[in-house]
Amino acid sequence: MLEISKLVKRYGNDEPVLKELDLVVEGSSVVSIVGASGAGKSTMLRCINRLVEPTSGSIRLNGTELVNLRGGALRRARRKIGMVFQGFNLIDRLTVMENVLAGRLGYVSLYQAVTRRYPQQDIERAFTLMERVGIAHYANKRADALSGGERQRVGVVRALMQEPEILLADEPTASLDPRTSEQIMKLLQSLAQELSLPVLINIHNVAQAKAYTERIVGLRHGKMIFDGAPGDFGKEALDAIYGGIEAPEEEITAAPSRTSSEGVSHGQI
Ligand SMILES: Nc1ncnc2c1ncn2[C@@H]1O[C@H](COP(=O)(O)OP(=O)(O)OP(=O)(O)O)[C@@H](O)[C@H]1O
Repeated sequence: MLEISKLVKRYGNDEPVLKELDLVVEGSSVVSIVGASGAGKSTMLRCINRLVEPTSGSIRLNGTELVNLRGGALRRARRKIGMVFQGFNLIDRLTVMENVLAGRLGYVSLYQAVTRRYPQQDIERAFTLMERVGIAHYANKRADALSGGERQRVGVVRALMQEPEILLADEPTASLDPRTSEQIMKLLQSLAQELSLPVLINIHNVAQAKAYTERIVGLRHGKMIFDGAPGDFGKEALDAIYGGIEAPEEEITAAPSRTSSEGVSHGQI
């Protein structure tokens, strides 16, 4: 369970970007965070994995207070927080398998990492996960030989290799075409169920947030002004979150089907 309480983030002496934010995410819910540019979505995700230092407040993951952790304790806590990025953050000259195994860096010794002697069970888990998302046949290809959607699948598998207790995705589909975006959203949705993993997704595309996540949290100027089911996210919520700021993308390429395949293999993990 993720419990954020009275979270404040202020960059320098500026007005706080997050203003006493409260959020609880339980079980394997897939939650989308929507809000206009600058609302504080990325800052919130980055406070959770401490890429950004919270100014005050509390962030507890399964009972562990993350704020103020240092050194080894912070490294151990970070292992439990998987992150998926808009730009994938892969190392292009390395193979898909090497990128995926980078998800184990928090667990193996420096010697094992440098000599790439990962435990057999890590390699087996990597193959299982790669098969699950349909990229196992690319294991020995360089990461830069893959398409955007395939690269994001590598990013997802790398995050899952951490055996995370929560998955954070910062605009995971913003660099992808609409169809591929939907496949990645469906993938995140089904992985959350299969792995009983809470997933928080920052997303600009409100239609996709409504189609592929079960809860929408709306931020405006660092405050939560909507928290509810997609069915309750209507024009009023849209206006409150974006009113006078920007028009979010409303279109998706096809009617979403929660049962349809993602176009990849579906072996269980
Ligand atoms: N490192 C930083 N130093 C100073 N200000 C920052 C920093 N990072 C973000 N900000 C400011 O904090 C505010 C919130 O930014 P943040 O990136 O969290 O918003 P966002 O909702 O994710 O926006 P976007 O959708 O455009 O990514 C913005 O005004 C931004 O300029």
